[in-house]
Amino acid sequence: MTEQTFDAVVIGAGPVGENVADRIVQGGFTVAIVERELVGGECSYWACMPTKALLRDAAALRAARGLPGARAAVTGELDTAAVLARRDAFAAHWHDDGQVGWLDSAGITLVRGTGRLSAARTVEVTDAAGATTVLHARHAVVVATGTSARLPEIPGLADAAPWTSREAASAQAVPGRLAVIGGGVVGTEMATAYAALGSQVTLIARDGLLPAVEPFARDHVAESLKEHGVALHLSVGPQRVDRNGDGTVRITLPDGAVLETDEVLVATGRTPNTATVGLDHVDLTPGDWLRVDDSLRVLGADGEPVGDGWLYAAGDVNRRALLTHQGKYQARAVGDTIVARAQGRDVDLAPWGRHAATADERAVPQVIFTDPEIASVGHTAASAKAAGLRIRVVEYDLGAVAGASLHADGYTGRAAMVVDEDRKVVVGFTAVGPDVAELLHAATIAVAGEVPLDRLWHAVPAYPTVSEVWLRLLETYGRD
Ligand SMILES: Cc1cc2nc3c(=O)[nH]c(=O)nc-3n(C[C@H](O)[C@H](O)[C@H](O)COP(=O)(O)OP(=O)(O)OC[C@H]3O[C@@H](n4cnc5c(N)ncnc54)[C@H](O)[C@@H]3O)c2cc1C
Ligand SMILES: NC(=O)c1ccc[n+]([C@@H]2O[C@H](COP(=O)([O-])OP(=O)(O)OC[C@H]3O[C@@H](n4cnc5c(N)ncnc54)[C@H](O)[C@@H]3O)[C@@H](O)[C@H]2O)c1
Repeated sequence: MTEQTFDAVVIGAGPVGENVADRIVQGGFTVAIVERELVGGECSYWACMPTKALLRDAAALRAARGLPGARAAVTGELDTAAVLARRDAFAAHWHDDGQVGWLDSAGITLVRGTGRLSAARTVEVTDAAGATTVLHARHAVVVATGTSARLPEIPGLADAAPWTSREAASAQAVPGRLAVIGGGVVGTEMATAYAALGSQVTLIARDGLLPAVEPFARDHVAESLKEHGVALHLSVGPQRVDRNGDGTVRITLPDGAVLETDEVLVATGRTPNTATVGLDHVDLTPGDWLRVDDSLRVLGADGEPVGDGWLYAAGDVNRRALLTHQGKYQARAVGDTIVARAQGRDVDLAPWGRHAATADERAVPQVIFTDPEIASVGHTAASAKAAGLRIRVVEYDLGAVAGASLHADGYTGRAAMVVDEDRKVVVGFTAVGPDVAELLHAATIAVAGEVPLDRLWHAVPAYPTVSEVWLRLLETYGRD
């Protein structure tokens, strides 16, 4: 057993842990980061990057087919092998040398193995050979261990060798038939990807498609999935799942109907990676999500920071927003907070303050890379009402915007802006349509900046771009 002391110890070298460590080193302190699998985490190898690589070629093909001249030049079908090979490259062939090189260059010490809290400010790391290293932290320990796919308790499912998002992201062959259980972000994106790659896809969504997005956006995606040949079973959940001796999978629905498929992907949400992280040492329950205060310190059962506030949690594991960019935003806040506290400086936790992760509550952007894409930030109409805001929602047909009709023939889409009527600022924006992803950051700036509507009239969208929808939304809202 070896023992080492650092200013801070980070458990989990996903995108969030890496960024926490970087901020602390940038602040002049030493950090050890502990990783049990690949440096770079879920996002790099089994989530964001490989799944977007799986979707990208089909999106480019769709874009070409939306224009008559380009369509004439596209004579073949998708080259599946080339798509999978490009995806492999984006997953760095599941090797983390590049990311390890970055840790080295950033001055962060990597300790490979599984990290577990073993006492206050102490992390015990056990490597693959069973050797242990004890890491002491002078100031803080940060849990950034992320999440894993959650398997629902459907009889037979666990024994049917289901795919999770990991297998969907890293598959080396496209199944002839794929059933997807779950109509959330993973379910709809992977149904889109595999339908485009040639699978016959069935999607079973007990709670409907994308329940958290604006209904008009969800309807566009549902229509498009159907047009791409995806069979939708909405408002039903599987009763049981069995894999036969010949390898095929049988999914029994509540009405007794049986679906036969080659693979079944379970995309029913995430579970926090906290089962073996030593939460019992801080009187918390292993396997639970970590509740945090405004400075992302882990809260005990009594609602107070654990110990004297040495334990932090950032990224997926605190459940604030399960998105890479949002976790990295938290990482910057928490890294700077740890540095400020270690230097005896005040932390600024006022809304939008230097050390606050205010955007987690008010301005979370997300792109769902279905065909068409959904881009959203801040509130939907429903979430704004649930938050007690007095709102007015204006919508506009994206296809009627000059830039959109130029972008592709037959462009269809829609956008909505949610206005807080008491403050006259935009608190939410959603767009659905081909290539709307790149529209999103303007909306994020408007929402995070709380730009008054009066001033937004002076933010003139260039002609002829799809962004002109902003002007149309303002005109639809009206001006005194
Ligand atoms: C299919 C899919 C697609 C997605 N696409 C997007 C997208 O397009 N855009 C987006 O913003 N988000 C996307 N997400 C979400 C994104 O992947 C997560 O929000 C992000 O990975 C969270 O980062 P993290 O660092 O908190 O956790 P992770 O990336 O999960 O990293 C945690 C790390 O901690 C390690 N670890 C866990 N426990 C221990 C331990 N005890 N000791 C040592 N190491 C440990 C793990 O091995 C892992 O490397 C997607 C998710 C999925 C499932
Ligand atoms: N483009 C992106 O930003 C992106 C892409 C993929 C994933 N992610 C993130 O990853 C996280 C996980 O995604 P996800 O799709 O796994 O979770 P999710 O929470 O988005 O969706 C899970 C879905 O499964 C359904 N479900 C739950 N239990 C079920 C059951 N027993 N039977 C049938 N359906 C059931 C739920 O109703 C829900 O619609 C999300 O928070 C998302 O933000 C982001």
